[in-house]
Amino acid sequence: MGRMTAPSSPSPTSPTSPGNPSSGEPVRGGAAPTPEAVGPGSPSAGVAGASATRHGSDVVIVGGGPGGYEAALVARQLGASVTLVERAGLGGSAVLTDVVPSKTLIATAEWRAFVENAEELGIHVGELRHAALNVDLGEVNTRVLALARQQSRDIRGKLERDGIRIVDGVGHLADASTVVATTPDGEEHLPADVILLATGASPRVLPTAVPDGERILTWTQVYNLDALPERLIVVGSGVTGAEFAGAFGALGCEVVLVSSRDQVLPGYDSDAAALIEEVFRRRNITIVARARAESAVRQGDEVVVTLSDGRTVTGSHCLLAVGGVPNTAELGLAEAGVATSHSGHVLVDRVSRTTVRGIYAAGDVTGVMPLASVAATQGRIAMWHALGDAVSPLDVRKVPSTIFTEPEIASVGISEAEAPERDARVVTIPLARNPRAKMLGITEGFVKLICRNNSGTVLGGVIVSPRASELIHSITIAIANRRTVDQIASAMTIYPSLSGTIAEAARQLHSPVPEPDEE
Ligand SMILES: Cc1cc2nc3c(=O)[nH]c(=O)nc-3n(C[C@H](O)[C@H](O)[C@H](O)COP(=O)(O)OP(=O)(O)OC[C@H]3O[C@@H](n4cnc5c(N)ncnc54)[C@H](O)[C@@H]3O)c2cc1C
Ligand SMILES: NC(=O)c1ccc[n+]([C@@H]2O[C@H](COP(=O)([O-])OP(=O)(O)OC[C@H]3O[C@@H](n4cnc5c(N)ncnc54)[C@H](O)[C@@H]3O)[C@@H](O)[C@H]2O)c1
Repeated sequence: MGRMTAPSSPSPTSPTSPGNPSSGEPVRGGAAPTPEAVGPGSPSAGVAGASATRHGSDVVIVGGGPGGYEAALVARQLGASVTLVERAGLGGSAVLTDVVPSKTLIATAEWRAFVENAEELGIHVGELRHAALNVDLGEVNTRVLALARQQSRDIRGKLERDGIRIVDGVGHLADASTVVATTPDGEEHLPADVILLATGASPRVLPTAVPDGERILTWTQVYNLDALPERLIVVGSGVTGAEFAGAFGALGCEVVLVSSRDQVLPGYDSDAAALIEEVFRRRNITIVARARAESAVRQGDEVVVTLSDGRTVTGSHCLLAVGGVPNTAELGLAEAGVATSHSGHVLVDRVSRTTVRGIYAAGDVTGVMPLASVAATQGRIAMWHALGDAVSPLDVRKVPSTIFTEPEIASVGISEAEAPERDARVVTIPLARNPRAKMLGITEGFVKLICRNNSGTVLGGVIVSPRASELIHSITIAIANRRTVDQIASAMTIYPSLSGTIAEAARQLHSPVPEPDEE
């Protein structure tokens, strides 16, 4: 490569935030037990109970991402008068810059990979193959952004039809019961019985690698590109870095992934990460391991990334995927008395209460588990609790997540590394044995299932496979409902199907009834 690396190894992060299983049964908001805190820390003692009012309550929500807009819909359903303040667009970063655009780009990259792999199945596209596989990134990005904007408009339409008032402006807390919205027309004071903060997070920027939007980019800026980068340097090998490295590699780019750890995807299943590294290497993605980027600077049409040991990596573009920071600046948290953690996240408990009575928070601003699904759940829980409906506290052990690499990595529940301390056993079955996988030309991937030793209760699972995001649902249902491996095994699967391997894993985890003299 001639343009390279340096070691460093920060501590791994867990893909699942701390938190304990919920007590299970729903509780009434106004009479909620004191739920244990989740996320970066717990609120100080004395968190408020809810005002168990519904009709006539004034709810003001700051931020229109999944945390905010899903909460708005619930609050309206419960009869509250709802105002939502959003500074950019409905759907939030999830719809406009993060989830929707990245997953649409990845879906496009998948199509290219299908065509490329068709040869292995006996479909010869010959000369056409190379001509057909030219990616017009400008066209791809136009479609990606149009799709995101359409989804944002759809959400706005739904909220308006439901009678939610949308204020296009920047919100901040004036005090514990007033939000001020700054709009092009001036300031509007919005008194509230209940406030929800759902302001999300933004890409972290290194002062020595300032994005210029042209060649040094955050993940929100890649959709401005109108041609594929010749050589893309991706800094950071967390989920965002791995997804973009995989997608641009599959689109035909030369990619260099600068990874600060021994293995990509720190904190995730190590077998899955090893498999993805292998796939990346095959696809022209160079991984520079144990390397921390110190700076990224433009030199004409090139970007030079300097690593902490002094080596340099040169490319045509650099994508910074070094994590996010919560959007709390100028939100008036201190004025209202809302406590934050050292990382700046708003402290919440498992029903989304902050340290101030009547003020709730949901989504990435809380740092609990930065997923759109979790943001939406926290937002709904906040409104159910605040407006006196039945509510179950958030249980992060039941949250499934997927890394949209190719193949996808989906996981839920405890990890294999946690199995010994949880008195659990684990089985891993390669997908290559599965008849449907053979038909589909799938040669790698696996199903890993984890259950408690004595009872066989399902505690966790990892699936590495195309569409693992769909397959994980059966394991999530088992965990959410405390089902056993025998119960999974007893439900028939289609022959042939990839889900057959989940049933096989469950059968392998069956504990035979001990012989009488063994008891
Ligand atoms: C590249 C990438 C890919 C991802 N892919 C996935 C995925 O596949 N699946 C998944 O579940 N999660 C994914 N995530 C995580 C997901 O994007 C977040 O967890 C989710 O967006 C959090 O939702 P939210 O409502 O908390 O915040 P956001 O979606 O960030 O929305 C917050 C909104 O608040 C607005 N706002 C901020 N401050 C103010 C203010 N003062 N006044 C008014 N409005 C304000 C912002 O403009 C924004 O619209 C991904 C993240 C990234 C970075
Ligand atoms: N498919 C999905 O659901 C999806 C996709 C993307 C993001 N997300 C969510 O967003 C969260 C954040 O993910 P992320 O990947 O954006 O951030 P992250 O914080 O998880 O990862 C950033 C990585 O960059 C590394 N890093 C930091 N500074 C560096 C430097 N100078 N040089 C080299 N490496 C450096 C860190 O060590 C870390 O491994 C995830 O936990 C996930 O919940 C979800």
